Amino acid sequence: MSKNNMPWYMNAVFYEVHIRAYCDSNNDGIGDILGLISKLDYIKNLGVDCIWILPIYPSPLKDDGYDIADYYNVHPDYGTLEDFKRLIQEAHNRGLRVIADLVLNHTSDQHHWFQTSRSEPNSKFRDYYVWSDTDDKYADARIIFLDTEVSNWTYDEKAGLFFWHRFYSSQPDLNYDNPAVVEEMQRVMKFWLEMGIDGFRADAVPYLIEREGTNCENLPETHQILKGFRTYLDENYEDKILLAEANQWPMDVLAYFGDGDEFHMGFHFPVMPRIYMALRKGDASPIHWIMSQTPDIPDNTQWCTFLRNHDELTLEMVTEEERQWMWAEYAPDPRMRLNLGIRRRLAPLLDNDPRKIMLANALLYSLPGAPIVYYGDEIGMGDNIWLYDRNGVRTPMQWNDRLNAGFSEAKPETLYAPVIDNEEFSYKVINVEAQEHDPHSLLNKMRHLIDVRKLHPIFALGAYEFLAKEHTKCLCILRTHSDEQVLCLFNLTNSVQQLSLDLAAFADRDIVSLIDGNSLGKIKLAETELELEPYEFQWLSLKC
Ligand SMILES: OC[C@H]1O[C@H](O[C@H]2O[C@H](CO)[C@@H](O)[C@H](O)[C@H]2O)[C@H](O)[C@@H](O)[C@@H]1O
Ligand SMILES: [Ca+2]
Repeated sequence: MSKNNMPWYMNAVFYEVHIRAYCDSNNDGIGDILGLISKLDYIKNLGVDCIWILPIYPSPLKDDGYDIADYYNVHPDYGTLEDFKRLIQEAHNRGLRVIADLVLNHTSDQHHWFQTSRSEPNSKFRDYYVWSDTDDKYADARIIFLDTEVSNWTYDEKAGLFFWHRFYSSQPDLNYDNPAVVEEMQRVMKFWLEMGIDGFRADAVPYLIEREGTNCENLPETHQILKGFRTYLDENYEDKILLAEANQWPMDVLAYFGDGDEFHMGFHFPVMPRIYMALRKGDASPIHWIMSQTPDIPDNTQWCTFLRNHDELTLEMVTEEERQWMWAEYAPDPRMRLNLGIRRRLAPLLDNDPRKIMLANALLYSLPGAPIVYYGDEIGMGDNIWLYDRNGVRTPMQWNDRLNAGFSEAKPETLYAPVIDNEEFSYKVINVEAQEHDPHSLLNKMRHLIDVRKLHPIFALGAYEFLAKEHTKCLCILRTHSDEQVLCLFNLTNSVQQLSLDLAAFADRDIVSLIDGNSLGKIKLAETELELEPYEFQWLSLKC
């Protein structure tokens, strides 16, 4: 519990870090755990509460670590288990928490469970995976990695059978109808929890169970298994969280919260593309609509919101028409498209315009939920669409304008990925060191925004209501928590907008900006007139 009796994750800000990309301590060209430890003070100064680290386990890295070959160790690129323990201690010493990915749905085909499963039909591992004589079962399940996979079944010569996989064919799905698999995963959870981590971001949870005649997503049996993991957590640990990665509509994510007995948190996927839509169209309607589709969730559970992450900007939760529009607007070069999404970072998507970047962040922070900042987006890093798969949004963190952006002292050609060095987004221009010294930098603005948001738990806990919905060029959100109100205003257009709001219910109160502390005067019984500059946002406290 936090100081005010609220579970810590309710008002947390998360920071997503890819250790490979963050800082290289031994100059082999690959970021590592000790490198991350050396940057914990930077992360602490950002004002976030919890670091989410991408998979660090031994892996052939066909899916950047989401293909796990051993759940009980650290990939040698990243360091050792001892390093990992130290990371947790050092983070905790600074008041930072750490959650890690729990990849439940599948393993790597290099995992010894799969190797034994395919070659020893009588071993207990045969039934750890989903095998079939034919490739025509579960035909209603969609293919997720559309650009590379042609089927969810792949024939395995050794086994003489087809195996089931929702992602790459190098990632066979585990068979959750087998209780032994559930026990294995509980052991995995225990191992990392005992190491001191504060919870898990549970990867790809909708796909655990397959049933004929369904799309094999969100099945009741899947929820039963997930509830079992939660029970295990609750019975053995305190203050640890489970965060669901279910790329689904909010009504379907609701089930992942259960009655407050499944996940503590769940990503809100579909609000994300609609923030980009609203900004490009200069129209708040997409946000109004998706929030009207967002149900209340149980007490002590929380949405987790984001603008970008390590994957493509997913367009799974939009209509076909909206997807085509998003691609046309935000991915004009076909190379920017991947599967059903867009492989670009926040700053390039938003024209490297600090007004739009800050507005998008402030808008995200004004909606219910606990936000995640994706590493590098706090300084407006660019991307490299020419790299394989999603690697273009996972390039080295830009610390300074010196060799390899300060990420590593290895020879540049030996880095796991080249640093961004194109004109507008070059590390020589966009880097932490330069922005540290500039009070008006994106980094310092982001720090301030995070500070203000955290100082006012109303953003995390308050009810929300949209005002002036007919004025679609602006988004107006009134947050309320007990007798406190904050008005969040966003001009989604490139022209000055006048807003006229009926705030008579708060007559005589002072309007004070939470961003700069300036007073805008007292609220009157008549309509309150406000003016917003192009892409300006305001967080206004209505003080009693
Ligand atoms: O472990 C396999 C994948 O799992 C996550 O995938 C999610 O991202 C996909 C887009 O790349 C998305 O379409 C899908 O609905 C999600 O489950 C993880 O974030 C990926 O990095 C990983 O490849
Ligand atoms: Ca290294």
